[in-house]
Amino acid sequence: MTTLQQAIEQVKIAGNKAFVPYIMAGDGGLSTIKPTILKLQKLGVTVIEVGIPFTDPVADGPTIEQAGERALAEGVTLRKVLETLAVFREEITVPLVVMTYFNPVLAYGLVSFAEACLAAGVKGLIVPDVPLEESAILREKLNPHGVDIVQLVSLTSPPERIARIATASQGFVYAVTVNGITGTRASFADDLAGHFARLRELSNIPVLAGFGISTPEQVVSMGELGDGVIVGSAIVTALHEGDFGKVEALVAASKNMREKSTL
Ligand SMILES: O=P(O)(O)OC[C@@H](O)[C@@H](O)c1c[nH]c2ccccc12
Repeated sequence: MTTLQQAIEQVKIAGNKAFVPYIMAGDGGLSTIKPTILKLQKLGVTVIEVGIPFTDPVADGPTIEQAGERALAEGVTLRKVLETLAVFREEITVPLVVMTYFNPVLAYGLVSFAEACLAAGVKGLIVPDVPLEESAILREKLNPHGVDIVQLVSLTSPPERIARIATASQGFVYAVTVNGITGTRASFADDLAGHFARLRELSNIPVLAGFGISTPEQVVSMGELGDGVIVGSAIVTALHEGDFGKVEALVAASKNMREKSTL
């Protein structure tokens, strides 16, 4: 079992749900990366998704896109983020998953990127614009350096494709809960429970729900569908506005949520 999967399984054993905050690395400057990660880690989050700013973030809604623009204006790059993480990696106890588009990885060079991930102690990678069919190259280069390649499953994927993604994903399966881009949503489709039940049956690794989750109530209701949640835009906004209380409330909602089926 990989470090990433283990971290989520431990939360499950304790009867809780995984909570994975997404941060835009360097929103506020490179120097914010360390204190932000250490603060989130202290709150007891399960994994941290570290987003890399990119000029053409096709999967991102306005909140994350604007955070990316702020970070780019600070001169933040994939290389600088990994170098920053490497400096304090001894203090990092929570597994980090880097989320980037493929272009910065290509520009870095796959081999150098894989080595930099290892040096930074990165445990997983999400590259939303690399489809399953093209993802073998990532696993081949990153797996030997201890980095899982996490795959996203969309609501519209046909069953046969869902099965292939669920089998190929490493660490956890990222189950996207809405159609479209990242960003907060007021409501979700009614048939999510069936989708998640099928997904969990097909997968041997944890299934986490992400996209559109922004309130403690949604952390609870979406958490119940699988093994936990990923929250991006709401965290990015709270951190940008200096409202750490909001972050605490979201994390708190993921704790002490016993599986209904085991009650
Ligand atoms: O912002 P939201 O709706 O809470 O969604 C999570 C998301 O931000 C984060 O996981 C993410 C940010 N950019 C992405 C691109 C693709 C997949 C996932 C992501």
